[in-house]
Amino acid sequence: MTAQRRLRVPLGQRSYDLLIQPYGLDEAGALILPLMRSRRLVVVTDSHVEVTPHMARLLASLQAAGIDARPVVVPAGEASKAMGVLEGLLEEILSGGIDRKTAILAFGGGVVGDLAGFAAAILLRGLDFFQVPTSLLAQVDSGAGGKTGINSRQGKNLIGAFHQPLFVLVDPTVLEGLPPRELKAGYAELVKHAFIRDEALFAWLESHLGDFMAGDLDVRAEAIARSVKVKVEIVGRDEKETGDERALLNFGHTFAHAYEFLTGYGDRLLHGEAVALGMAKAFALSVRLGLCRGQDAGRCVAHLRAAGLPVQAADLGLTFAPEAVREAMGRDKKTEGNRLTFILSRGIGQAIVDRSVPAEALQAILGEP
Ligand SMILES: NC(=O)c1ccc[n+]([C@@H]2O[C@H](COP(=O)([O-])OP(=O)(O)OC[C@H]3O[C@@H](n4cnc5c(N)ncnc54)[C@H](O)[C@@H]3O)[C@@H](O)[C@H]2O)c1
Ligand SMILES: O=C(O)C(=O)C[C@@H](O)[C@H](O)[C@H](O)COP(=O)(O)O
Ligand SMILES: [Zn+2]
Repeated sequence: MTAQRRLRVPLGQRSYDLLIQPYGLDEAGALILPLMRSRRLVVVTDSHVEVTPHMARLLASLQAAGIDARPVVVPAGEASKAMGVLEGLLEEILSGGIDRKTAILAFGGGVVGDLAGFAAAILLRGLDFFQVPTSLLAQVDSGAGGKTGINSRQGKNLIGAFHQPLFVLVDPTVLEGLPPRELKAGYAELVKHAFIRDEALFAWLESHLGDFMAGDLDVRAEAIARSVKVKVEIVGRDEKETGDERALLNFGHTFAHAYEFLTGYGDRLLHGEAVALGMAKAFALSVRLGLCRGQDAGRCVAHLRAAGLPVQAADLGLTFAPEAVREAMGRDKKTEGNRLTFILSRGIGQAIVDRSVPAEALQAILGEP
């Protein structure tokens, strides 16, 4: 029997719970009904998740609770975080008939969560929103925190809104059937939280990586809960990234978003893979600037490798021209004028924000493999 773990995202009147409960999916209806303002629910999912047994489990539990659930399906993949797909989604939801008490539930990975969450933020100027994340990445990261949105031709996640869910239900059993490449990509964001603020979690992950990857349910539930706890606490302190606190969650992302932009948001490079590459660069830059001991950085990069993640572009058969990466990084939301913002490391569990990285240091590490 695996225990449930409940976290609170502390946001005043908009506070909500995140429940990590193996087999909780089969109780989704009973869990969300008390939070709904009507029985009308639109379930947004993608074309891969739609055909998993988990979708049938979700719909059965909603039906058992007397919830009138209408599924809407978007194509799977990052390319769906685009204006055209958003427009189609909005029209389909509207044409099915909604009112201000209709809620939206995202059932999928980070793409579905970001897209459905943004739709919920803007439909009728704001509908209630629930997250039932199905990828590891979404369970440890995108399912909570309220960042929603889509990509622009100008850059990653440039169009969006903060729109918090009313409840997040994480069931690690739905990871069964998640493709191994996606599991590893999600692990990059999981361990990112340890790199940022939790050295003890990192040490625990080092000794539980094998069991985690092999599918041990207790280990997965524990790892997810401890990882997302780091995020939830940060979001509670800096919901809209107005200070430097929430920016820490962007560790590796100044590089990652540039790599995703340069590869065209396709299957060649998944978000979590880009984050792994970006975190390896952030560690390299931190060591170069004398902020972090090479030994600590080496331990973290070795762990990414052990998890089967890429740590240099060549691992995925990619090359990035330093100038192109530098140019793409200028489109990052953290950039102020011409000044790039990096999240760097002073050691495991000690991330910092740095807006004064010398151009030569950046040039040097972008030139490395
Ligand atoms: N809003 C945030 O705070 C936040 C945080 C991190 C990442 N993100 C965004 O999340 C996106 C990446 O999310 P992702 O890695 O989940 O990608 P994704 O949503 O594309 O899901 C990965 C793949 O796995 C499939 N899948 C999902 N769950 C499955 C399951 N249980 N069984 C079988 N297949 C399943 C999906 O159909 C998809 O093909 C990026 O766009 C990234 O920018 C947002
Ligand atoms: O929740 C956050 O804050 C994060 O930075 C989490 C990131 O993993 C995620 O990729 C997020 O979407 C990036 O946000 P952005 O504001 O840099 O687009
Ligand atoms: Zn991310």
